[in-house]
Amino acid sequence: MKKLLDVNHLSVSFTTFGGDVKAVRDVNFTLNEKETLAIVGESGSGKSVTAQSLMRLVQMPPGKFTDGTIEFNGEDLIQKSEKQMESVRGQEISMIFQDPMTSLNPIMTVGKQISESLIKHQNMSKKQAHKRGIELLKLVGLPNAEARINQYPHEYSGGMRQRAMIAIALACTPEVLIADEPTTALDVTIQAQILSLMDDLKKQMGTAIILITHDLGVVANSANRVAVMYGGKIVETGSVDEIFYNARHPYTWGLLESMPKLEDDNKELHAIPGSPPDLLDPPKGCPFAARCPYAMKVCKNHMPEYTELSDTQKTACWLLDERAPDVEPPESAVAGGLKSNG
Ligand SMILES: Nc1ncnc2c1ncn2[C@@H]1O[C@H](COP(=O)(O)OP(=O)(O)OP(=O)(O)O)[C@@H](O)[C@H]1O
Repeated sequence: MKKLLDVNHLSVSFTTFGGDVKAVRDVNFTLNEKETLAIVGESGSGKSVTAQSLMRLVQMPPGKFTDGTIEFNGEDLIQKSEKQMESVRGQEISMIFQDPMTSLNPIMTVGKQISESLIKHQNMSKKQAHKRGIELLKLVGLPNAEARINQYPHEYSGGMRQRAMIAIALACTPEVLIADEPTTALDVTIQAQILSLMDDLKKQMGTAIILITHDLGVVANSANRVAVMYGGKIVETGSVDEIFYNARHPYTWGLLESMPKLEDDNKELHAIPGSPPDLLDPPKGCPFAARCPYAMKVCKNHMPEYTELSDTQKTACWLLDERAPDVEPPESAVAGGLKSNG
């Protein structure tokens, strides 16, 4: 399998009056061609900053890369000039956001927004770009594409705007599509449609996808691999099956436990008690230690190394050290998510 992205030791901070916010701390992951990698974690865990770093969209300053490399097809994106990045963005790596209204231009027709990148990057004539625009809108399942192409974003429903944004993002058939909470603002039925659309497009166009979400429920049916982020770090990574059936990090257990289950419709959702670490002064040890029911003394003072549990699963937790006591995951954390998806 071809490795498209290879992220090593990525660290990103923001300079603020209170000091440096260490938003992304020594993050490592790879993305292979034609796969969907989900990056999952609570709000503030560093998912969006990681995603924006891949496109070099983090505003600098106040942001800065403090360490690491982002190799895309063997070249480090961090070293590229802004001009070089312009040809990567949209053409090779594209991004869609949670709220299409903030990234679609409200005073330009959807058609013009699709055509722009085709004319700029693919040297198409206006006429060719218009024709391709209609094809793309049809591809993303927009009804009446011939008429819709001449409309403005506000004339679309939320789900239609999300489809239009996907069409724009895919116009130049990028190798990687980064989707940052692409369905959070949509109702559940439309969410499912958009996720299945992304999956179809991945199969048809061969685009690899990075799906950023706080919702493990979205992951079960849409991703091949999962990276679980907490406090600016990836604490566990594995295949979807490994994460749902054999998670070994207590934070992943907490996420699995907090997923709604079919059988407990009326029960209150389990929430992980406590709050995420202060990234101005992140803990020396495991970022989850303060909230972890199994935390030992070592957890607070030393960050655990990754333990390789399989070719695909890696977990950073002191419980995997041979000197640690045996701890079984809570019952509701095992395959909890898959049950809820029927
Ligand atoms: N411009 C900025 N200045 C200071 N801190 C920032 C800035 N942008 C992000 N951060 C901080 O970086 C950390 C990670 O934020 P990020 O948006 O990546 O989290 P997230 O996991 O994507 O959460 P969400 O789902 O809420 O976006 C947070 O603590 C956030 O406050």
